Amino acid sequence: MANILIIDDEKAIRKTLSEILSYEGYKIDEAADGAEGFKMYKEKAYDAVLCDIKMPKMDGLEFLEKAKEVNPDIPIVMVSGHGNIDTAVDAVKKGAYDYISKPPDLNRLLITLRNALDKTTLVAETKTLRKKVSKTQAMIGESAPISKIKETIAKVAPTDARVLVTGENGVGKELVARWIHEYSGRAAGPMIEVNCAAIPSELIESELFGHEKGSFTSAIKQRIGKFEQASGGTLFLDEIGDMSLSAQAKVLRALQEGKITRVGGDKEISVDVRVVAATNKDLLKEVEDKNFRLDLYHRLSVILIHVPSLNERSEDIPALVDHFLEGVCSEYGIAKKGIDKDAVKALQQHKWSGNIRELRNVVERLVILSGKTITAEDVADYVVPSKERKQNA
Ligand SMILES: Nc1ncnc2c1ncn2[C@@H]1O[C@H](COP(=O)(O)OP(=O)(O)OP(=O)(O)O)[C@@H](O)[C@H]1O
Repeated sequence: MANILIIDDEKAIRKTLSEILSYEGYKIDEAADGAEGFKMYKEKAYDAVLCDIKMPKMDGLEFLEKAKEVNPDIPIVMVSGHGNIDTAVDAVKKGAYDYISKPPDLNRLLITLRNALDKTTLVAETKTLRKKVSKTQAMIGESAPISKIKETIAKVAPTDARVLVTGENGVGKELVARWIHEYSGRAAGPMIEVNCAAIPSELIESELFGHEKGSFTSAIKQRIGKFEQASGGTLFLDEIGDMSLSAQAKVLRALQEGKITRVGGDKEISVDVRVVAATNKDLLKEVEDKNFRLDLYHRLSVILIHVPSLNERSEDIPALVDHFLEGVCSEYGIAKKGIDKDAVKALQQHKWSGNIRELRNVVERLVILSGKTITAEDVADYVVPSKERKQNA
């Protein structure tokens, strides 16, 4: 059932609203002024807020402004007294969902709230759908290793088991992580990705766990970290082998206890997160070299999925070429080009770096430079790296 926050300095109004809404099955929290309400708003994911306008400490308009900064998607319904209908209208202009007058009319209150909650659901659904459409891609390949990976995903995804995905750059580790998320019971929740190699080590803790305002010089605003953002979903820790030892210690604690503390904060916050990690490093070697904690390795690697490089599954190349041909031609708005068998064979025999992006780039190059049908000659002309061609010449 939906969580509603009621902010009003008049205890009697709070009590009335709370009783009506609890009777309707909503879960209610109460705050006695804007400041207290804002504190609660930051700490819990509410589905809607009912907020009085005139209050001590922080009034309704100030609350609205601050709340919209933290999360603009949560509908806020203003509750206005006789004297401040104009302010209520003003609040709607500033992003409030709607307003109701005091004393609240029961029907109007329930209808407004129901509409507001429908909006929340709609926003959330659109977000996940948009993500699904743009992010879940096909995993092409019927080779033994890819078939085995798909089988493992089918078995593992519905559990909450942690998965460590290994393999060279660009072999499809992130794609495996996305599939795990999409086939899990968490698919309606978020999948949050952190590239541990791309974040400077002094910022990684704040990135993962968030920070309180003023906890360090550049922390001008409170920030929710990736662990909290991923709550109810999946946290994908890419390039985990590049994480600093001090961040590793904190991640370990988060995994052991299911709780995190924001940088500069002292409160423990529960998080419900499934972690999938990936690395192109040999983590056990990193453990030997004292760059990676063995206990964290064990926590992360309940299930191991190794994605082999393209050269070890060249039988998948024809299907991948066909897949990329279709994608590239449709991006260019042209009819799908053909490709000769010999051309496919030549691509299959090519020594690839392992990074699938290289194959896609080559297909794109061939689409641009070849005629209606891509031939083995085109492959010979356009695929051999320029360095080799110079040596051959
Ligand atoms: N089996 C596959 N079928 C279709 N596309 C694939 C397949 N594997 C990978 N790709 C595509 O290749 C690209 C690289 O894959 P991905 O980003 O998953 O690799 P990665 O191993 O996570 O890379 P990095 O090491 O750079 O993080 C992506 O565009 C992905 O969609």
